[in-house]
Amino acid sequence: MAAAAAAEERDGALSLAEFHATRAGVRGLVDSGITTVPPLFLAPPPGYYTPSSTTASSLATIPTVDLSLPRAATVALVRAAARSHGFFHVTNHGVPPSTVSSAVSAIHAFHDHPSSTTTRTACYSLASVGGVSYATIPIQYSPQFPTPSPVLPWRDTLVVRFGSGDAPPDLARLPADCRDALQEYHRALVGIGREIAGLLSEALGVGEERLEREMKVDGSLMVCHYYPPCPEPEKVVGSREHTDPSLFTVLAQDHVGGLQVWQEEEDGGGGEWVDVAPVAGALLVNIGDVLKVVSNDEYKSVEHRVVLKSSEEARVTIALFFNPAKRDASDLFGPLEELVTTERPARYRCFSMLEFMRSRRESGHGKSIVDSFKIVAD
Ligand SMILES: O=C(O)CCC(=O)C(=O)O
Ligand SMILES: [Fe+2]
Repeated sequence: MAAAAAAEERDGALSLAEFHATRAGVRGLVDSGITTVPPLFLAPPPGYYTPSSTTASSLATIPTVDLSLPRAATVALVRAAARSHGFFHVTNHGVPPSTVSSAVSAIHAFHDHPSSTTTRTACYSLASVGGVSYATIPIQYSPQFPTPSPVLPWRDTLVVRFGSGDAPPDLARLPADCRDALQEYHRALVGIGREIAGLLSEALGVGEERLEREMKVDGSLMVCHYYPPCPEPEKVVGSREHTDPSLFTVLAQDHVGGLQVWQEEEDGGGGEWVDVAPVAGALLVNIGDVLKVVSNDEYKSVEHRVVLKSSEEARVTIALFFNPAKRDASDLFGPLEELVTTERPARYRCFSMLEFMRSRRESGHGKSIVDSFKIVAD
């Protein structure tokens, strides 16, 4: 009887294939007037995968780095923030506020204007075509969770690969309404990314150019997330808990909030999810797994996730991932030799980006996999 009821419920529910076939994303579901969350999006109760509920009890104290300070002061702030929190806000970064707000507004408009529905449906594709994909990307779990739940995040994502070096961007597939604003934003962010890479390098004590020389820092992967308003926000996942695989990531966000970071207790005995409050005009930088390794654990790559905060307002964020451009099998990365001493031996073995991304895919794109490259026990 119970099995029959379960089967009936399953048949009545939207399957993943049916959901993708609508080509309308989560925004389309919301437009269809749903008042409850479909099973594909239902997160298990707190404690099933993670030790904590979606509601954070406190606000994270994210350090701020003011780029208009004298260089030595900025470097000191970057060093302290990258070591203690792995996240920092950057202010006085020189990117015009209108460049950031136009890009964020373009993503809002792409989803919110009734007239954009046809464009979104036409773009909908999990696979990248001409450097662009747009879809609700299923959550990738590791094989150790045989019945992953939820299957889908409450989120529609536009991914743009801008091309790097001499490869010209092929952006014909980019929605026309977003094209100029996103290109302009990307141009500005590549500049600020170069500056941040220099600061992070200098803050390791290896000179401003070292990271660039070692790996060529590339900021061509842009990921624009749209988190629609949700009728039952506490039941869904915006972005599952993860660390970024990048060297570092620069995030622009609107005022809604929903990003949380995992803050470990001082004694290492546990931790809690804490909210990251958006700071108007600031860009948020976080260290990724590759830089954690290259820094020989001087810098932290911190776990973060997104919860839904509103049943009224949609949230938009734009993440630009800065990665090593050197991605051949023969390009190996490990702790920089200047950071390896007798007192502080290399904590990781070397690996190529291909090997790193393969491990990450196999482990389900979530938790940091850098431990599998570790050669020194904590
Ligand atoms: O949307 C956000 O606030 C964070 C997104 C994120 O963590 C990511 O894309 O890696
Ligand atoms: Fe992230």
